[in-house]
Amino acid sequence: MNTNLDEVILGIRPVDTVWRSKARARLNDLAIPLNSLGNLLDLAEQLAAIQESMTPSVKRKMIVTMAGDHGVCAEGVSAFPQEVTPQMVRNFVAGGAAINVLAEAAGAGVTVVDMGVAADLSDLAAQKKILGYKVASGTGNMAVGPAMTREQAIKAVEAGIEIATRLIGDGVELLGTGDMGIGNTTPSAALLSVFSGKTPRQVTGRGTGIGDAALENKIRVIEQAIACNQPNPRDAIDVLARVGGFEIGGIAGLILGAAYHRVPVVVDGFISSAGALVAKKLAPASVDYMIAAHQSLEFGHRLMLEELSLRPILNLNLRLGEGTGAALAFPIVEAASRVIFKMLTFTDAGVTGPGKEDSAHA
Ligand SMILES: Cc1cc2ncn([C@H]3O[C@H](COP(=O)(O)O)[C@@H](O)[C@H]3O)c2cc1C
Ligand SMILES: O=C(O)c1cccnc1
Repeated sequence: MNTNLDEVILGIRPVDTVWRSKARARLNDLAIPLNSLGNLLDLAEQLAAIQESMTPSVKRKMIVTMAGDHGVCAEGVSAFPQEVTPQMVRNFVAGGAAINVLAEAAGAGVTVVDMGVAADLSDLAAQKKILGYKVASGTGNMAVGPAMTREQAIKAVEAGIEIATRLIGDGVELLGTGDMGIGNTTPSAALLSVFSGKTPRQVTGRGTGIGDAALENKIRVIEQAIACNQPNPRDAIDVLARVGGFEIGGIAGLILGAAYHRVPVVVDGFISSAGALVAKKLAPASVDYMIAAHQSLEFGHRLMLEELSLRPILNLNLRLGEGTGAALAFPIVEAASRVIFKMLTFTDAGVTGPGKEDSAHA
C-alpha cells in the first residue's frame, strides 16, 4: 500500500478532459431541454470523468469522521470544553449522533478515526469500533508555539491517505469527510487566513456559538498564533504543522488518497474545507475529485469555498460538522450518477429533439 505523501502527490492527475467532453456530449443528448437538470449535470460529468466510465457507480458510500483535540482550547476559543471530543466519539460509536442518523438515512457507513484525541480511546480501537491513528494527545497551543511538528503533520496526512486506501480497497466508491474536535474552527480559520491572505477578522466565525467578546478573543488568538508561528503559505505542511490540527491533516490525507485512487470525495463544512485547502495546496489537481456538500453557516466558509473554486450542493444553514452535510449530499451525488447511467437520449427514447430555430441545442 503506497501511503508515501510525496509519491501520492506526484500520482494525482487532473480528471481527463476527453472523458469530460464525452460525458457532456451524452448529457447534452438526454431527452430533456438542454441543461434543465442544472448542476446535477455538472456532477454527473464530474463522476463519469473521475471514473472514466459512462456508468459511474457511487453506491458504496462512507463518511470518515476524523477526531482530534486542540491545545488552543486553553485560550477559551470554544463554547464547549475539550472533554466533549472523546464524549462525542463514544456517542458516534453508540450510534446516537447526528452523523449516525444522517449517514444511515443516506445508506452510508461511518468510520470514526482517533487522529489525536486528548483521551485514551484504545478500548474502542481494540474492539475495532474506531480506527486508532492517534498522532499525539491533542495539539500544542498554537497561540504560544507550533500546533505540532512537521513530522507529525506528515504522519497525520499519511494516516488519511492510508485510511482512504483501505476503504477504497474494501470497495467504497464515494467518500465523505467529517470532523470532531472541540476548538477546531480556530485552526481552520487560521489555515484559511494564511492560505488566502485574508485577515483573521475576515475569516473567523462563532463555531459552536460563542458570544461577541469570545469572538473578539478568538480573532486575537488567531492573530497571535500566526504572528508567533510565521507559517510559510507556500509550504502547506508547514502551515498545517504550525496552525493546523491532527484531524484536519487526516482529512487532507483522506482527500489526497481519494484523488490518487480516482474516487470522488464529498467535502463537508468549514473544518473539512480547511483540510481540503491543505490538500489543494499540496496537489492542486486533487480539487477535480472534490465535491462541496454544502455552504456552512460558519462565517468564512463562503470564502473557503471560493479559495477551493467549489460550488456547494446544499445550503441548509448547517453549522455542525461531523460529516453531516456530506451525508446529506450523498443522495444527490448518487442521483447524478444515475442521470448519466440510466436516462435515455432523444434517439434512444424516440423523443423528438428541439427544432433548429431558437434552440440552445443547435
Ligand atoms: C456536542 C457537540 C457536538 C459536535 N459535533 C460537531 N461539533 C463541531 O463543533 C466543534 C467546532 O466548534 P468550536 O471551534 O467552536 O469548538 C467541532 O467539534 C465540530 O465538529 C460539535 C460540537 C459540540 C459541542
Ligand atoms: O461548518 C462546519 O463544519 C462547522 C461549523 C461550526 C462548528 N462546527 C462545524
